[in-house]
Amino acid sequence: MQTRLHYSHDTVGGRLLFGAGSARDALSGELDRLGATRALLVADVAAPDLLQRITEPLADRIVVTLTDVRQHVPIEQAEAARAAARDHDVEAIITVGGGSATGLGKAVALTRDVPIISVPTTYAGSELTPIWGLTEARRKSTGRDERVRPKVVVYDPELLTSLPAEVATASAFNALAHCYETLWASATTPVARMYALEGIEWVTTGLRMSSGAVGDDLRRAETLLHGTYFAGTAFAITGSGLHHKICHVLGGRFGLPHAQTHTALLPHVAAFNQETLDGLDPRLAHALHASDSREGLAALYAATGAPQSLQQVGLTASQLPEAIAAVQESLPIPNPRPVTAAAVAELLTAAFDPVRNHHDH
Ligand SMILES: NC(=O)c1ccc[n+]([C@@H]2O[C@H](COP(=O)([O-])OP(=O)(O)OC[C@H]3O[C@@H](n4cnc5c(N)ncnc54)[C@H](O)[C@@H]3O)[C@@H](O)[C@H]2O)c1
Ligand SMILES: O=C(O)CCC(=O)CC(=O)O
Repeated sequence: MQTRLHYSHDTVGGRLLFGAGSARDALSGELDRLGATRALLVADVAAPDLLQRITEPLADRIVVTLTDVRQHVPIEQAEAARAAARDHDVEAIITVGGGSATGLGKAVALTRDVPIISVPTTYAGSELTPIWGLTEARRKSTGRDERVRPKVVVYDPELLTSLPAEVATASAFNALAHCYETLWASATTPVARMYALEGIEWVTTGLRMSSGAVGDDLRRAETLLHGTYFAGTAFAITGSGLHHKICHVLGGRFGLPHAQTHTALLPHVAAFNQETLDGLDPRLAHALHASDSREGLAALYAATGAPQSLQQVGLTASQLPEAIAAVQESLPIPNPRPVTAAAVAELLTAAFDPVRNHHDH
C-alpha cells in the first residue's frame, strides 16, 4: 500500500506561561523551579515602568543587570556579558525585551550553559528557537545549539502594548516571515507546516485588528503573541532558508533593522517561491483571510502600510551591489526553486525598488 506520510520530527520540551499580567508573578517561582538563586538580567529599558514591575519581586536574586542591547549581537557586547556572568557566578539568565535582549542572553548561555527564562516584548520569536546569532567585523554568524533555547517563556501581552505601532507591525511581519520560510523549507515536515499555517492565521487576524478603543491594544497584542508562538515554533523546526539568509546578511553588513528588513523582503521571496506556495492553496489563502494567497499577502501589506522595499528600510543605492555580492557569497542556499547568482541579483534589485524594477517571477 502506498502511504503519503514519512517524516521525522524532534519533539522538544519547554515551558510556556501565557496571559496578561503573568510576568509580574511568574519569575520568582520559575527561578525556584530551576534551582537558581543568582540571575543575570538582560533588559531592554524601552518600557521602564513595566520592567520595574516585573523585576521588583526579584531584587535580591538579580546579581547583575545589562541594559545595553543591540540588534545582531556585536561580539564585543557578547564577550562583556559573558565576563559579567562569570564574575558574578550566575546560575540563570532572565531576558526582558525583544529579539536583541534574547539574543544577548543566548550569547551568554552558549558558553556558560545556564538556563534562560525569556520574557519577550516583541513578536520576533527568538525565545522559541535554539538559534543564536553573533556579528563580528560586519559579518553575522548564526548557529543552532540547544543550550541557548530558553527553558521557560513567559508571554505577557500587557508588555507589548507599549510597542510603537510601526515597530509592532514590522515585528508581526517578522513572525509571518518565519511561517513562510517554514512552508517552503527543504527541512519542512507536516508538523512544521501545521504550526506555520496556524501562525499565519493568528498573525493575519492580529494585523487586521483595529486599535483605539479601550482594550483593543491588549487584545491585538494577545492575538499576535499567540501567533508568534506558532511562528517561532515552526521556524525553530526548519531553520533559516533563503529569506532569513538574505535578512541576516543585510543585517550584519549594513546594520539594517531586523524586523523591518524581514517585512520589506518577504513579498519578494514569496513571489520567487510562488509555485511552492500555490501548492498549498487553499489552506494558505484561508489563513490569510483571502481566496488567493498572493492577493491575501498583498492585501495585508495594503491594510497595514508596511514597507515593501529595501530602500524604505535603509539600504542605499550605492550599497545594493555590495548587498547582492554578499548574498551571492552565501550560495548555495537551500530553496525549492534553485537560487543562482543571477536570481539573487534579480530578487534583490526587485526588492530594492519594486516600482522601478517590477517584474513577475
Ligand atoms: N535567534 C532567533 O531565532 C531570532 C529570531 C528573530 C530575531 N532574532 C534577532 O533579534 C533581533 C531583533 O529583535 P527585534 O526585532 O525584536 O528587535 P529589538 O529587540 O531590537 O526591538 C526593537 C525595538 O523595539 C523596542 N522595544 C522592544 N520592546 C518594547 C516595548 N515593549 N515597548 C516599547 N519599545 C520596545 C526596542 O527598544 C527596540 O528599539 C535581531 O538581532 C535578530 O537577529 C533572532
Ligand atoms: O538565520 C537568521 O538570521 C535568523 C535567526 C537570527 O536572526 C539569528 C539571531 O540573530 O539570533
